[in-house]
Amino acid sequence: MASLIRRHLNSYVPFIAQVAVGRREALSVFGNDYPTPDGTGVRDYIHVMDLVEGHLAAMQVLASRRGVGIWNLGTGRGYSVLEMIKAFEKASGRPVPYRIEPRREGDIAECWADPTLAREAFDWQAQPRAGRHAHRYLALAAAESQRVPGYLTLRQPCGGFNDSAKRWQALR
Ligand SMILES: O=c1ccn([C@@H]2O[C@H](COP(=O)(O)OP(=O)(O)O[C@H]3O[C@H](CO)[C@H](O)[C@H](O)[C@H]3O)[C@@H](O)[C@H]2O)c(=O)[nH]1
Repeated sequence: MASLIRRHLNSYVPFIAQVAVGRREALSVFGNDYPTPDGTGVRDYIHVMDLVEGHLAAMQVLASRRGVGIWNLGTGRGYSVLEMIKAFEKASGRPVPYRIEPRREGDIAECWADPTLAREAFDWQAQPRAGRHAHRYLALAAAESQRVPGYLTLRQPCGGFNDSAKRWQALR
């Protein structure tokens, strides 16, 4: 039986979106003294839809092969924390407040995935686009901000990206 075991890496992007739409007051940036271009940590931020497509491509290939393998689903390009924050500021047209805080224990300066094996095995490739993350996650955070705990306040069902983006614009 083909099985896929996944371990996800970072989870910071939704927090940036939540600050950008006003659901959280400010971001904490853990360290600005790393040996990176702007001093903040660099990570490989893959778009969720690229990740979905990567999983589907992997499952199709794994269905007809035996053995075990490890493949990185990443873009192969790192963005710094400040680059991601700037992408969200550009997408939202508003400042995203942040506080520089001490380094988080255990964090490394930079890491990104080498997706070469996945490209070869599954004929799959992700696109490194900070702006694409920003628009998509802003829309999701905006839709979320229309909820109150346990009660969905939307008068109509959530639609696609354009719908959410319009609702978010209306909230501003
Ligand atoms: O509030 C935050 C959260 C994160 N970051 C920074 O944002 C980047 C991404 O942080 P994530 O926690 O989203 O991702 P990491 O890749 O650093 O860490 C993840 O992968 C690690 C192993 O690679 C561990 O599993 C860890 O628990 C998991 O969160 C890092 O530079 C981190 O310092 C901040 O500045 N502020």
